[in-house]
Formats: sequence, structure tokens, C-alpha cells
Amino acid sequence: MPTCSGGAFPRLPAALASLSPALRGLGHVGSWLPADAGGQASTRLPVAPRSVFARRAACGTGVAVPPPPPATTREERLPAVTNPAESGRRLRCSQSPREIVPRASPQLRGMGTRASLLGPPQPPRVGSAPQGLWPAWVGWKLMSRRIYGPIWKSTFGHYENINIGSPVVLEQLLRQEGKYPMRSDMALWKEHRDTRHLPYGPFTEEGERWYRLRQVLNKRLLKPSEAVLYADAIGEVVSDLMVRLRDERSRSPSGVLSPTGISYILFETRIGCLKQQVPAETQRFIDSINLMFKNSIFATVLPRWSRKVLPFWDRYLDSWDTIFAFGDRDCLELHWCHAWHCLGTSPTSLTPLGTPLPQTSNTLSWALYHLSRDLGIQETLYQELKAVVPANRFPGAEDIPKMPMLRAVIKETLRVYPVVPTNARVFYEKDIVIGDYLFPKNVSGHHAVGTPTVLSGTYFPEPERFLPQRWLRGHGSPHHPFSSIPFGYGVRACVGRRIAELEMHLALARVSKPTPAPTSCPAWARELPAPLWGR
Ligand code: HEM
Repeated sequence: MPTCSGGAFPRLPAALASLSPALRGLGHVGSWLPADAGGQASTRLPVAPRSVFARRAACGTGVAVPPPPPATTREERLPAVTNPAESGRRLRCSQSPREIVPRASPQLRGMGTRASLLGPPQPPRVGSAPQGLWPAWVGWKLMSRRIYGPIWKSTFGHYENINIGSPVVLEQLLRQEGKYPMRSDMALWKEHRDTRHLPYGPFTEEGERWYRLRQVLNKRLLKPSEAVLYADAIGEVVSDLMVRLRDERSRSPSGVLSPTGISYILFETRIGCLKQQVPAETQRFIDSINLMFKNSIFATVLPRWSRKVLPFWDRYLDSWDTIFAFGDRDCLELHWCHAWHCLGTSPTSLTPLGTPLPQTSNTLSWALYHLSRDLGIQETLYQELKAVVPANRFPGAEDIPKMPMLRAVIKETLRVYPVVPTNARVFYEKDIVIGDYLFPKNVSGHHAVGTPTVLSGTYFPEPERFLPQRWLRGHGSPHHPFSSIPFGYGVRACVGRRIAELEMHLALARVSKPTPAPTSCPAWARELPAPLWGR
């Protein structure tokens, strides 16, 4: 029997008391969160209407939507569980994973439940959207957040999603994740690995096996003392980047480097992206990533029998094969992820590299774009670098903790342009309580809290503006810790975080403060192109 033990959500009434006023300030939620956070009877959460027409009706502007089955019917069938932490108040638990049971609310009962928690018609699935659909999908999420408030329900195929658009609610969701969090079922990716008899990696592996894999990876990638060991290799790439930037600038008639140019050359993983002519193999790798995402759409929506007659499934498998053929076979997923993250799209247009999602280079492109538009921030950063890094050497990993503005620029860039704008967790181990609702296990919780529109002004004043100083100590009130989590949260958070941050910090530091030739620099080295040591 599913339980709603106090352990899962120990101080619910106190938490709700502080949660309700905060959430009410966010719009629609006030209409479905109980004013007194109390009540006895449970009501079924309405299933999201599937069309715009149906939604209008649900909002009270059209034909009345039939009321949901009376709550009492539900109550009779479901076991009632007493939560001792709630001073005798009762939560209703459902044994069916497809039912979502909100606790009673006077407003809910008064308004009719359908109007109180709506959901958009089925959005496309995370991770399978090709380039063109991705912004539309994120836009759809943002719009839904506006319409439905900080928590709403959606359905896609057999997936039932709870969408979270508030850091307060998100914190509740993520703090309940267990020892082996699951992001989503990744069925399509797993099918490729199974078909080709390949091992699962950190993205696709689950449960105990994932945990053991992560323990190994964490030691090598997340331990700060280990991550700094990559600084030399990264420094080498950054030196090439400086040379390439210099070349590009000298070729431009105005001497100014366009943002597109910057992102085209911004970063590489020793796979030749900084070369004038990208190697054919690298280009094939990049194209395959695109193809994999594009074909996965067809593979998702088309029936299985069509795989034998239509080309999409084979193309999907082939593109994965090319991606993996490029990598180190010991940890294929990690390798391709790293290479993939380091390629990117530009602020103004898709680069010739044409990768499907913005990654490390994209973050740097946007950071440089904003720095180029704001001389004040540029100057502050420059002064900080000058004060911390001696004139005769390049910035190193040891300098980064002493440069709050440098870190703030990257944080702010990731806040405004999150690399992973939405994320998800499937709670398959236990029921969870979010806001005022009890969700039976197997419901997937999506969150889209990385974007300024979602956050509105509640957590970041002037959310649309690029203001790195908001991350500095003593500037304004501290923001909610879950209001921007670009690398995810908890034990399943990004394993490449330290390396990605190191890359971005070192590159930004070098571009922002080119270091003069070290005095110890031998004469022959001074003859090398200036960007190797300076402007
Ligand atoms: C700007 C750079 C990057 C950002 C913003 C980013 C962001 C993320 C996010 C949000 C997740 C999901 C975390 C969660 O579910 O809580 C993730 C997962 C992951 N990232 Fe990154 N990432 C970046 C760079 C990298 C790099 C460079 C690597 C490889 C070295 C990498 C490897 C991974 C892997 C393997 C996972 C899956 C972890 C797991 O499921 O256990 N990431 N990343």
C-alpha cells in the first residue's frame, strides 16, 4: 500500500503555511491552493482538456465541462492514510499511478475542479525535439506557466506530467528524490544501446547500476581537486582559441569580430573545430547529432511496425552509431556528451557547426555578446582580472575562486540562456507531495525554472536584463536557491559541471584580459602570434 508517511514530507502544515502566501503572489495558484491548507475530503485532479476549445470551456467562457466524478466515490474506493505529522489531518492516497489526488480546498470545491488546474494539450517530449521545435516547446512551457500558474498537469501519449514553474514548488519536488533519481525513461536511447549490444552510460543507466557508475565518474570529474587537473589541457585549447580569434579579427575589415564568428570558433574538444577547415570526421559527428534528434521524433510518433518500411528508424540507429564511432568506447555517452556540450549555436544564428542544443560554447557566446554591449561590466571584469592575475601569467584554476565577477557573468548567462531549459524527474519509488497535491508514484515532474520569463520578477528583479552583479554578495536580496539550477540538482546533477565551469571561466578570463608576454618568456616565443601571450 502506498504510504504518505511523515518522513516523506515531515512538516507539511508549517511548510504549506509559508508556501501558500508566496505562491498566491504568483497568480493562478491562489485559486487552487487552500486558504487554510486544511479540509478533509479529497477531490480528483482534473485531466487536462485536450483542445483550445475545451480549455476555453473549462475557463468558464464556453460550454460547461462535465464535472468530475464526485469525490466521495473516490474516497470510498481509496484507502485513507493518516499522516501523524499533520496533527490528525488526513491525506488521501491513490494506488493507481494514473490518478492524482489533491487535498481538499474550499476554493477548489467552490470553483469546480476543472477550472482550477488546467493543463496544455500534449506537448512534445523533452529530448526528442529537433532544433526547430525546441524553442516552440520551451515557449509552450512558458505560456502554460502564465496560463496555469506554478504547477499544472499535461499528458503526452502514455506520459502524465506534472509541470513545475516555481522554485518554491520545485524545491519540494527535488528534495523528495530518492537514492536513484530517474530523469525520464529514455526508452528510445536505451533501444539503440540494446539493439547494438552497447553498454548504458550515465544518461541511460538507472538504479543501482547508475549509482555505481556515478560514484566512479564523480570521483574523476566532480571532485574539485581532480577537476583542476584538466586545467592545463583546457588552457591549451584556450590558447588556440586566442590565436583563432586574433586571426578572425585581423581578417575582418572593421577589425570587429561578429558574434556568429565568435561562436563558430569558440570552443573545441581537440576535434578540430578551431581549424579553418573542420575535419570531415568531426563534421560527420556534428551532423549525426542533428540527425539523431530529428529522426528520434519520427521514431517516437510512428508505430513500431513502420520501422521496417520507413527509413527513419534505421537513420536514427545509424546516426547514433556515427556518434559513438567518434568516441572513446569506454564511456561512450560521457564522451559524446562532452563533445556535444562543447559545440554550439550562436546568439544570432545557427552556426555552421549546427548542433541542436546550446552548450558550453553557446554560454560563452552569449556572455561575450553581453559584455560587448555593456562596457561597465566589461571594465569591472577587467579590473578584477587585473587585480587577481599577475601580469606575467595566464589566469589559472587557482584564480577563479578569487574572481566573483567572472563567476557571476557565467551564472547570469546560464540563468538567462539555460543550456537545459527544462528537466524532469520520475518518482517511481514512492508517492510525493508537491504544493497541496499528493502524487502517486510514477508521475513525472517537469520543471522549467531556468528562464527569466518563468521566474518573472518574483525571484529576480528585472528578470529579462543581463545583470551579473545580482550574483555578487551585498547586491540586493539573496535569490531562492532553486530559482536557477543550470546544472540540475542532487545526486543526478550534471557530472560535467566542474569541467564545463572550468572551461567557461578560463576562456572568459583569457578573452577578457589577454596577458602580456611573461618576462620569463624566451625571445623566440615572443615572435609567436601575439594572442598566445597578449593582445
Ligand atoms: C554549460 C555546460 C553544461 C550544462 C549547463 C549542463 C547541464 C546539465 C543538466 C541540467 C543535466 C541534468 C541534471 C539533472 O537531471 O539534475 C546534465 C546532465 C549530465 N551532463 Fe551536463 N551540462 C553541461 C556540460 C556537461 C559536460 C561538459 C559534460 C561531460 C563531461 C556533461 C555531462 C553530463 C552527463 C553525463 C549528465 C547525466 C548525469 C546523470 O544522469 O547521472 N555535461 N547536464
